[in-house]
Amino acid sequence: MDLGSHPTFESHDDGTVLTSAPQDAPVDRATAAARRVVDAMLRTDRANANLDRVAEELNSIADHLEEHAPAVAERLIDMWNGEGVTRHDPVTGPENAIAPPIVLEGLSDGSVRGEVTLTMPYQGPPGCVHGGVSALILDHVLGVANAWGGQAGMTAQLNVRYHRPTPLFEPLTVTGRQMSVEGRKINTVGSITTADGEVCVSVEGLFIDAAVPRPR
Ligand SMILES: CCCCCCCCCCCC(=O)SCCNC(=O)CCNC(=O)[C@H](O)C(C)(C)COP(=O)(O)OP(=O)(O)OC[C@H]1O[C@@H](n2cnc3c(N)ncnc32)[C@H](O)[C@@H]1OP(=O)(O)O
Repeated sequence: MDLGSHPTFESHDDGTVLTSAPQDAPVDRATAAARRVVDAMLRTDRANANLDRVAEELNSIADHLEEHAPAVAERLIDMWNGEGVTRHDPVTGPENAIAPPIVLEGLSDGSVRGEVTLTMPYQGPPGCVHGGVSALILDHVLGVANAWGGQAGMTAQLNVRYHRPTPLFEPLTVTGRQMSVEGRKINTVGSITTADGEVCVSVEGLFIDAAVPRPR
């Protein structure tokens, strides 16, 4: 996969931020507000008498955004214009309200690392992170670890082991590391651990180096 100018652990310093650094841009502020809305919607009293008005106001906001939306094909081109980091992905993207978003840094030992505290929108079992969310996060983190390692690819297999429930509302550490590259096959591992170092989820991924055409 063409990595463009994506930083690698051989070319960049320990602690290089590999995701889009938080910016004081209107789109970042609007997306952060949308994230708050998703979270607050899950927390608000189901009997909140103002929910009809909330629906009306949110639909009005959505109408406004859609009125100002270019064609999807144009947006896709725009999204893939930048080099190195993405701002729209569902794990680290500051422009994506679905993303927590996680900031990842590359370490000199070749691994990548980030911290995140997940809240209600990411719940699976009571008080715990949804297993699919953990897999989503780790798939992406392994993808970034591959780029930091110097050879990236598409996920062909992701084997996920859930060791213990992953708690919501507590700081979690997410890591990824490229272990080996054999031709087009890339083997990468990662984990989600609690602050006291207990492994909640570990993964082994097989990635295949494949050319994926960008929109333009
Ligand atoms: C820019 C900054 C970014 C910054 C970072 C961005 C992070 C983004 C991370 C997101 C990662 C994703 O979610 S990616 C999206 C999810 N993944 C996908 O959608 C992938 C869908 N699958 C595919 O497109 C394809 O199957 C590929 C590309 C994976 C492989 O197809 P291919 O290219 O035709 O390769 P193929 O010839 O079949 O296989 C090559 C070799 O790999 C083996 N192989 C292939 N698949 C498998 C498999 N599942 N399990 C075992 N082995 C396999 C084959 O046996 C063969 O071995 P041999 O005969 O050579 O020995």
